[in-house]
Amino acid sequence: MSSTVEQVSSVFDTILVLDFGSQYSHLITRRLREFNVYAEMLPCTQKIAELGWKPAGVILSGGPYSVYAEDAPHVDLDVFELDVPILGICYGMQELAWLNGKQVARGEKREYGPATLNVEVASSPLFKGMDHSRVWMSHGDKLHGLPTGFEVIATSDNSPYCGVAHKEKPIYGIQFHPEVTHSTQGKTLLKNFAVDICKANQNWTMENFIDTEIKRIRDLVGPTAEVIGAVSGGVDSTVAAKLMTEAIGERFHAILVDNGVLRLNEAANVKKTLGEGLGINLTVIDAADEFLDKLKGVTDPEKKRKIIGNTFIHVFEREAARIQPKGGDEIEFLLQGTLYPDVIESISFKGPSQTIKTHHNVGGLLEDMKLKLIEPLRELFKDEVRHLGELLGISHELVWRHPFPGPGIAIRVLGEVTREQVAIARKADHIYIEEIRKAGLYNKISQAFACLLPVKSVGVMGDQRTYEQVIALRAIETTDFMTADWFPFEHEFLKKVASRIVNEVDGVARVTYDITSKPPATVEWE
Ligand SMILES: Nc1ncnc2c1ncn2[C@@H]1O[C@H](COP(=O)(O)OP(=O)(O)OP(=O)(O)O)[C@@H](O)[C@H]1O
Ligand SMILES: O=c1[nH]c(=O)c2[nH+]cn([C@@H]3O[C@H](COP(=O)(O)O)[C@@H](O)[C@H]3O)c2[nH]1
Ligand SMILES: NC(=O)CC[C@H](N)C(=O)O
Ligand SMILES: [Mg+2]
Repeated sequence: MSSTVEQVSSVFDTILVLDFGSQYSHLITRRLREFNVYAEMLPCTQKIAELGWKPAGVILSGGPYSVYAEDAPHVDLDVFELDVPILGICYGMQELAWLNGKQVARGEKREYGPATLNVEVASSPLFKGMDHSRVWMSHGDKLHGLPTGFEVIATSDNSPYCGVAHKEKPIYGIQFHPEVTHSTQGKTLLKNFAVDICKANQNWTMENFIDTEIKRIRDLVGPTAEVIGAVSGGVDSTVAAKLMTEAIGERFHAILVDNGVLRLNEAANVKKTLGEGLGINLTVIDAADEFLDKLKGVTDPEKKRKIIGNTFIHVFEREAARIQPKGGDEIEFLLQGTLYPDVIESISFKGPSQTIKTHHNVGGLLEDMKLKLIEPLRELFKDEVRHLGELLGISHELVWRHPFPGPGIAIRVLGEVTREQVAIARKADHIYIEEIRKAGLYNKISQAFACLLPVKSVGVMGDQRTYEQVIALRAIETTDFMTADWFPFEHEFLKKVASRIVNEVDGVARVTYDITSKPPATVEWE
């Protein structure tokens, strides 16, 4: 990104969270943003000299390592030269202790679960408004003495150094995890740190974000350049496209690729809501034949994903080239709807996790196209994106849509993807979602869809033997799609959906409901 363009972290007071790999690290960032203080998470290995902005305060997260181990990660010591308040949480506090006297070792017993916090120094600004609250512990190591220059400000039954503070500087350490909701006053503590101690402004609101982001996009793109973007009609790409349209109007070209495996009437609906309703300059490309031809005879899930991903790229590049000469100026930028959780995943210092399935959609465009990337949602969590969408005038219904994968119905038709099979799956899915909406359940479910299985089963309809396929219904509840549980429908509801599908969809003789959680299953069947 061009150095003349201000980053979000230079516009909003920012708390820097240095991640030592705790499963809770991203929650610290979330909690701070909940009371409107902007926070960003970076790996604990971040060099402070390369930061490019000055944080209002720094939080050192928890982590699975032991500070005394040979290969344990350590913070860049320049963090102490920033001269801003520092809070160490669990591993983060052990790190502060390690750097100030090395009094950290394995405890006699591990402490996992609730404990009672005894505030020993009630005047400490870290504990303002807090008393003997319940806190959440998750550690095996502990401090065996006071770090040099520190004093005890809180204890718990098992941790005589449950809270410590530097005697002169605003440097604090706590053994428990304030970021998890099990710590009843954890949010108060984080607020005390960020707002009172770091003096961070509570101005992180989506209203303010819109203004700064529109300005940032205009600075980045300049007065004449054109931008293209792949837009699916899903939440993220729609919100990103609307923001681009607010910033540069017709110079943003949205492209929806009808890959032949979209939901019933989807391309027409998106054209209407985004093009006519939201004023987004949208072109719908009908590439159904191209996609379905390439999918002929293919049954392997990963092959399907790769074919669809590559075809997306082809179609998209062709369209970009077609749009290009029109305005005179060359297309310089590509919009992507990357969200903060994707960024967090890619910066994790723990390295990439194993690929369970390929989720790339049109991400592979970049290198060949020589386009510069614009990612206006890069700093946002999904709920922030939804809030932003509503402020931008996108309907509640669209903003709360269930996610829909780029490879679409092709990964919900198990086995070979043909026009006929897609039509069956699509129709069954439409009935299912319609009934979910009628029952007022749509917003209680995180994602629901129908899958068409490549097995036939015997049935009887109107005294006739039938021998047709099976539809599997899936509905899940989740907060982050990393883990999920199946939704407990009333039996009457399932009965109604099953009956409608078998009666109204030719080719289906039986309906089942998928009662597998993730893990061990995944959300999609392929
Ligand atoms: N049919 C399509 N036409 C154009 N672009 C698409 C299409 N399907 C997916 N994409 C691109 O792939 C990206 C990732 O898809 P993804 O499903 O993760 O996000 P989304 O569709 O914007 O939102 P949601 O998570 O609500 O479905 C989209 O943001 C969009 O850029
Ligand atoms: O844009 C996408 N392109 C993909 O290739 C893809 N595969 C799965 N998903 C969605 O990701 C979430 C988790 O799905 P899984 O448990 O099946 O991996 C669920 O929300 C899935 O719908 C995809 N989204
Ligand atoms: N949650 C943590 O940060 C744990 C820190 C360290 N690994 C311990 O066991 O004490
Ligand atoms: Mg989508």
